[in-house]
Amino acid sequence: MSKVYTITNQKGGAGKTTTALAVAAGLSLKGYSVLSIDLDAQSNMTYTAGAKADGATALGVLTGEIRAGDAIQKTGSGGIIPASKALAGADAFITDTGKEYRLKEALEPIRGEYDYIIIDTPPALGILTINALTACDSVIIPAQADIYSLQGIEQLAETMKPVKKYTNPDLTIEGILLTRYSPRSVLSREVAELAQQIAGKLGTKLFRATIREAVAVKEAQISQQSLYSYAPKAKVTEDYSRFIAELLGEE
Ligand SMILES: Nc1ncnc2c1ncn2[C@@H]1O[C@H](COP(=O)(O)OP(=O)(O)OP(=O)(O)O)[C@@H](O)[C@H]1O
Repeated sequence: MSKVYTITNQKGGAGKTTTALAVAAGLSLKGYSVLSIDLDAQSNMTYTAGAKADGATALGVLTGEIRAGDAIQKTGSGGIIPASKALAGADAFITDTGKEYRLKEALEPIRGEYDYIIIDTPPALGILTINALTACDSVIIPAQADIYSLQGIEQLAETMKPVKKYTNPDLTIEGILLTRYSPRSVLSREVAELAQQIAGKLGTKLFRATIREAVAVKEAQISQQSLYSYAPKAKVTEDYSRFIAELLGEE
C-alpha cells in the first residue's frame, strides 16, 4: 500500500512545488514507484515535469468525469496527474455531498500500484487542499525561512482540525521543512528556533534537514528538469536527498 504525502502551506512561494518535485524525483531515483498529483491551477509542477495540461487532468478526476488511472502521464520521475488552469474554479465545480472525498475515492483503485503518492497543493485552504488532506496519510509543510511564512503554519493547523475530526482522523503532520534557508545567517537561526517552537505546539517536528537558497532551483524549473537531473551534484540537491533520507527514517 502506498504512502500518500500532501505538501502544503497556504502561504504562496513556500517551496511546495519545488519540494514536491524534488521528493518525487529523489524517491523515484531510489527505485520507488511514485505518482505526483498537481492540484495547483498555476500548474508549475505539471510544466516542470514536462506534462501536458490540455488532456485529462486533476479537475476531471475530482469531478468524476475521468478515472485517475486514465489521467496519469509518464514523466522522468514516475507518473503525474497534471493540473490545468481550470482548477482555479474547483470550489465552484465541486460542491456536492461528499466533495471532500473525491480525490481519496479516485485514488483507491490505483493506490496499490505506487509506493509513494505526492500531492502538491495550491496556496489556499479551499476544496482542493481539503481533498488532498482527506486523501493523504500525512502532511509535509515547507516554509520559507522567514517570520511571516512561519506565522501561517498555525492557521494551517486550524484547517487540519476539522479534517481530522470529520474526514481523516488518522491524518498526521510529518514535519516542517525550512526552505531557502541560509545556515550562516543569524536571522535564519532565529527563524529555525521559532519554527521549532511552532512544530512543538503542533505536535510535530522541525526536520533536521533544511533546503538552502540556490539558483539551480529556478534553472531546473525553467529547463523542465528535476533538480536530480539538472544539478545532481548541487548542494541544494544534496539538501533534498538528506531530507528524503530523514523522511524515510534512513538516518
Ligand atoms: N531553495 C530555493 N532556492 C531558490 N529559489 C527557490 C527555492 N525554493 C523555491 N524557490 C523559488 O521560489 C519560488 C516559489 O517556489 P515554489 O513554486 O516551490 O513555491 P510554492 O509554495 O509551490 O508556491 P505557490 O504557493 O505559488 O504554489 C519559485 O520561483 C522557485 O523557483
